[in-house]
Amino acid sequence: MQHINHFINGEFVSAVDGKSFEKRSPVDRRLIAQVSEGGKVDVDRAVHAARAALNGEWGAFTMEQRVEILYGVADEITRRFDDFVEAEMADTGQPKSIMTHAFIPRGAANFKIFADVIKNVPNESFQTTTPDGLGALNYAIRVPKGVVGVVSPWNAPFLLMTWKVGPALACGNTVVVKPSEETPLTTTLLGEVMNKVGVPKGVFNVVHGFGPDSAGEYLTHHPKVDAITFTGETTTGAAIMKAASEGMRDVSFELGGKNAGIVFADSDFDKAVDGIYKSSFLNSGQVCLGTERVYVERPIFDKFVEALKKKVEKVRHGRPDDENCNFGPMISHEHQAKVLSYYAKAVEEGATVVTGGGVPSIPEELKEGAWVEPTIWTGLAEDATVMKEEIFGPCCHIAPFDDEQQVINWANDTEYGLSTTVWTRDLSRAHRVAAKINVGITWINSWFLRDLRTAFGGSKQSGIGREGGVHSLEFYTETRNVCVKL
Ligand SMILES: NC(=O)c1ccc[n+]([C@@H]2O[C@H](COP(=O)([O-])OP(=O)(O)OC[C@H]3O[C@@H](n4cnc5c(N)ncnc54)[C@H](O)[C@@H]3O)[C@@H](O)[C@H]2O)c1
Ligand SMILES: O=C/C=C/C=C(\O)C(=O)O
Repeated sequence: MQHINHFINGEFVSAVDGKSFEKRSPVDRRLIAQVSEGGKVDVDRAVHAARAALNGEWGAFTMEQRVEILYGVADEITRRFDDFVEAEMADTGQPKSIMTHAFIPRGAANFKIFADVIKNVPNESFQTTTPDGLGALNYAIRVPKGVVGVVSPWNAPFLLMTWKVGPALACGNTVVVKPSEETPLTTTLLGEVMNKVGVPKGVFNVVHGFGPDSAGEYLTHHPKVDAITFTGETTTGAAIMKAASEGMRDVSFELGGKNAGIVFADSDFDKAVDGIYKSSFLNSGQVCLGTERVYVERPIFDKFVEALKKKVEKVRHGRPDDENCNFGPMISHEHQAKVLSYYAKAVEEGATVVTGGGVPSIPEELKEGAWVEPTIWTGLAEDATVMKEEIFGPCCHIAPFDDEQQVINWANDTEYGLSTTVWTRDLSRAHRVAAKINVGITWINSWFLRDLRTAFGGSKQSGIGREGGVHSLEFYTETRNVCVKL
């Protein structure tokens, strides 16, 4: 069992009042770590360290120096790849292959890409005519926002935290991160990386704890935090937005989703089945971009349901480092209970359970884990609770459709607007449908294929703002215009 401390001003420190909480494995409930719990004083210390770093050595760094050191961070993450993989597996219990293929390499890439972006993106300038004919030159300079509060979730903890920390540091800010209480390990490990490569103390700080009445609330209410970037549930976003209104701090929010997958009869059938399988069940369905509502054109509906069922019934629950297993647990027992309550609700509302619907049979040594069965339903009405609310579990409902406009209306009939996948070989239709769906990201014949230069974010209640490429610079810098009369 390890002790996980805050990382403040370049040092690993316990909470000033000595408080801590338990981090238990979602796989078997084993105690993994005793984690320091941040109070007001810890958050205040971290924010002050971040402020001092801005006014100190880090603030004096040139852009080239920042770029170089962020490349160093990425390289050191890669050098310690196995440690990050182990830590993230311990935190989430998800299979090793997701860590090695996606989540940890993305963490390193999140530092490299924004080092490249800051180096290569020009600032705007305008030549302005004036009555005297001599004109004026307007040009923009970008300055860091200041101290950025980063509040991150548990589902892809390292990827989602670095997705914010990378651009924030590239732009010259300093950060205080409050990782999810469920996943404290990789964010803490990043502190070691920062020290190893010589990131000045106070640039990257971590305070552990919970949301309300804890480190999350204290950080987001702290008057010396200049901007807040948050990924998590929409309801939490609303609470943080209220906090940010004190002192008019800027926010960037990546929130929940209730994403549709649309499969046309002319799609490449096997690729569509495989794509929907991944988008609904990867990471045990705990992906904000995942698909919980699948619509399949009627001529291939029965065949599709059968093929997806067959695939889902092959999953093997087990430990993340067991090569014979490919399916992890829910992050916590609390989340397991939430997902199972939706499983019950679906039946209550008249769903046909195609497969799953409960807790899998599991070896004795894993009995204490937060396991649920991957589940497919059919037969629900569009207004059923399970069709409206984000479940964030390994489940999807499949409905047949007959008409393009009908399926677009269904896909859009949600308060969320994060992502969609469309499966078809008809290019005109693909573009037409993509333009009509109110989401931040539509994938055609793919899912979760990410180019980090593109705009990323949600419409409606799935988010505020866009991050990625130049869009991240918009949030993590303040643009100042200088007008020079010639
Ligand atoms: N749009 C995206 O890019 C994206 C990506 C990943 C996850 N998500 C969403 O995240 C959710 C799952 O993550 P989660 O359960 O960790 O979300 P969550 O909102 O419960 O928690 C996220 C973080 O906020 C903190 N927090 C909670 N209440 C707070 C408060 N009042 N003030 C300050 N901080 C507070 C938590 O401690 C945690 O660090 C899902 O809804 C999912 O869709 C969205
Ligand atoms: O679970 C959500 C995953 C979100 C992914 C990203 O934010 C990303 O790829 O940048």
